[in-house]
Amino acid sequence: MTIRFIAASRLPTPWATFTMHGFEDEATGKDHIALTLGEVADGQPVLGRVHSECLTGDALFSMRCDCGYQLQEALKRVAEEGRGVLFYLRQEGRGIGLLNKIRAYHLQDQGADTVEANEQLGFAADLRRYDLCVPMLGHLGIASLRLMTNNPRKVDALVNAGVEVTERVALTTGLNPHNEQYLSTKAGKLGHMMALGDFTQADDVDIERKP
Ligand SMILES: Nc1nc2c(ncn2[C@@H]2O[C@H](COP(=O)(O)OP(=O)(O)OP(=O)(O)O)[C@@H](O)[C@H]2O)c(=O)[nH]1
Ligand SMILES: [Zn+2]
Repeated sequence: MTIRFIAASRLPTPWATFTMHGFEDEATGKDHIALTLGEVADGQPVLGRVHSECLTGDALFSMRCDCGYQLQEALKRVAEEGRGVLFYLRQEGRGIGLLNKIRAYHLQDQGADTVEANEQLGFAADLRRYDLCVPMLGHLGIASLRLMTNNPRKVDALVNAGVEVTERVALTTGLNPHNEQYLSTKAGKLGHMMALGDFTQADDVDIERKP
């Protein structure tokens, strides 16, 4: 695995003006991004989110999952703290890609749950890798993370890759009638550390874009 830093720029958002760092994964040809805010290379644990691409949730306002809500909440929390990092990893559909995710959604429309749909298509439930964060963390000088996630496998994978995770911070937001079943399956079958009662409702999440 070779991750190469390409360029950095400002990225103004409704919550803060982040620095956007672009990386190329030479093995896969994928581009990955890290957004940072404040001084992250001072050796103190950094509030962070390792977010996997979900075009439908992150860009198209899908209510089938919680991705878009989590993305917005994570950026907001980093902004509130004035310091943090968000990795945006291009591993769409838990690693099966966008078109296979649409195939999986089609099976879910017919009654399969999110894990069964992957399996019916011949994929494992989750194909993602997190070791690519290691060179990006190194480039950014980040020593350790306070990680915003409900996913215990993500924490384990990062720790096994050599990343110090000093704390897990829950990120339960965006519950709505379209993703209730999906979130229950994540808790039941994928082991996510959350209960539906922990969630804030999607209605409470506003996307505001103010100059
Ligand atoms: N294959 C598949 N991928 C999905 C589905 N719904 C969301 N995804 C993808 O799942 C990834 C997000 O995974 P999640 O399990 O929601 O969250 P996580 O990032 O592992 O865990 P958190 O840190 O708690 O959010 C993104 O890559 C989405 O594109 C689905 O039904 N099938
Ligand atoms: Zn999603």
